[in-house]
Amino acid sequence: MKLVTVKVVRKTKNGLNGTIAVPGDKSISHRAIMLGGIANGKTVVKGFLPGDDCLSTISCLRQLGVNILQEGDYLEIDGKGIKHLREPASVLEVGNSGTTIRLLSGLLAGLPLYACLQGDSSIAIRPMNRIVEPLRLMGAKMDGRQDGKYTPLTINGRSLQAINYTMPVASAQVKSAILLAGLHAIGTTSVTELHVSRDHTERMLEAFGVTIHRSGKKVTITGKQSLTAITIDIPGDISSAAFFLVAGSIIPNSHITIQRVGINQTRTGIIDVLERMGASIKITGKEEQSFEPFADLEVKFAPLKATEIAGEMIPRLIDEIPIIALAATQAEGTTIIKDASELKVKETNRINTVAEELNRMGAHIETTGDGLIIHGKTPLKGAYVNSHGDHRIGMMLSIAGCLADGETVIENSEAIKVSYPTFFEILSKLQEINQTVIE
Ligand SMILES: O=C(O)C1=C[C@@H](OP(=O)(O)O)[C@@H](O)[C@H](O)C1
Ligand SMILES: C=C(OP(=O)(O)O)C(=O)O
Repeated sequence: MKLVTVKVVRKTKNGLNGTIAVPGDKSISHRAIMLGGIANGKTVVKGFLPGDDCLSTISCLRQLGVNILQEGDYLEIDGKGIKHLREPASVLEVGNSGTTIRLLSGLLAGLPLYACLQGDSSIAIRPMNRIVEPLRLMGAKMDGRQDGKYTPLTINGRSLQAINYTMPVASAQVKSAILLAGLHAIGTTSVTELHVSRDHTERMLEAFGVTIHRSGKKVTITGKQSLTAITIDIPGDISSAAFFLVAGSIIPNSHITIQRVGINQTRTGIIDVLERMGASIKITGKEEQSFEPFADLEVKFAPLKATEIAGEMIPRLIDEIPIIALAATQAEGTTIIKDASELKVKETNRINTVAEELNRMGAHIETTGDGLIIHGKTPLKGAYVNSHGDHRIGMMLSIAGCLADGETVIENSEAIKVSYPTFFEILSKLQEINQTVIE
């Protein structure tokens, strides 16, 4: 019998107020485990995200023979070099995490071992051919259902050859899988992107001592390089902060400060778009640590106006589109989001789930082949809604519930643990006016 978790959220009359810190960046946390696992020496990680997705990555690396100590957001990874990864004795389970399965496949394809990778029912319908095709071009022996399109994936690792690859989709996961395969291939691999996507892999590889070259949308890496352990301090995840940036902007009387949020240029589309819509966001205390920039973000309620989001902007805010859609329901005018068909292959088809669930609450959203048309401004009313097992949809609906009249019941709320296990704790503390709630 499947247990269904339900969360009830009520309208927040006095706004959301306080100072918070969001958990560590999910993308950086995954990469820290993988690169630490193949480096030589002990990698220490602070500010790790102990969400379900990153815990899946830890458990896969442990199955590959890496000793990892995890205490909350602190990690010690005992790396012995890539040659010491051992063949896993059973299937590598990635849970709900696309990043884990795609990056790990790139890492393993060139090693002399056999591995089988699979995840949950959402992973089973997400496309894997986007990594299988380029990895096969490098000589990888990989397979999966429908000629490698879907999981379970099998890898019969062997020596790889470098390639020059132009990516048909804007995806940091595909770019990273190829770079990680290129790291131990023979020759020099280059990847050219459609639009610039998050560059955490490139930054972190350099910090571990790997030489890579970056020029515009092209990244080049020469194979057979080794990594030396480092200490990494991970900033807060801007994709998690996004829920409170929007909440603070659309819920009257709100004033929230979010400390130490990662503001890597490839991730800050949410700030640019909200500012364009009229949001009041102050960025202070900019610093850089462990090869990633971060800052404090202060947001206050402000009237918003509609905007258009398309093209190069999309990869800079791909995971924030559900919460941006909620912001757009509260903006004057019609917001158009296009060139975002990647949303169809996330944890859910986010074009459909955003429209279906917000329309249930009184929004007026149309779906298109590659995005959304959101007619604002519409009052929202409490409703019985569903995350569909998608953490970002669950959090977006919870913020919608704080704004909506009456009571909102969110079914399948447990999905939120994937990227933000303390989300409801922080949300309820922000509802107690003028509290300082740094966690
Ligand atoms: O590389 C990463 O860490 C991620 C890349 C993005 O996916 P795509 O590469 O599929 O766009 C993003 O949606 C995901 O949450 C994390
Ligand atoms: C798409 C996401 O993650 P992943 O692809 O790693 O499952 C996400 O976190 O929104």
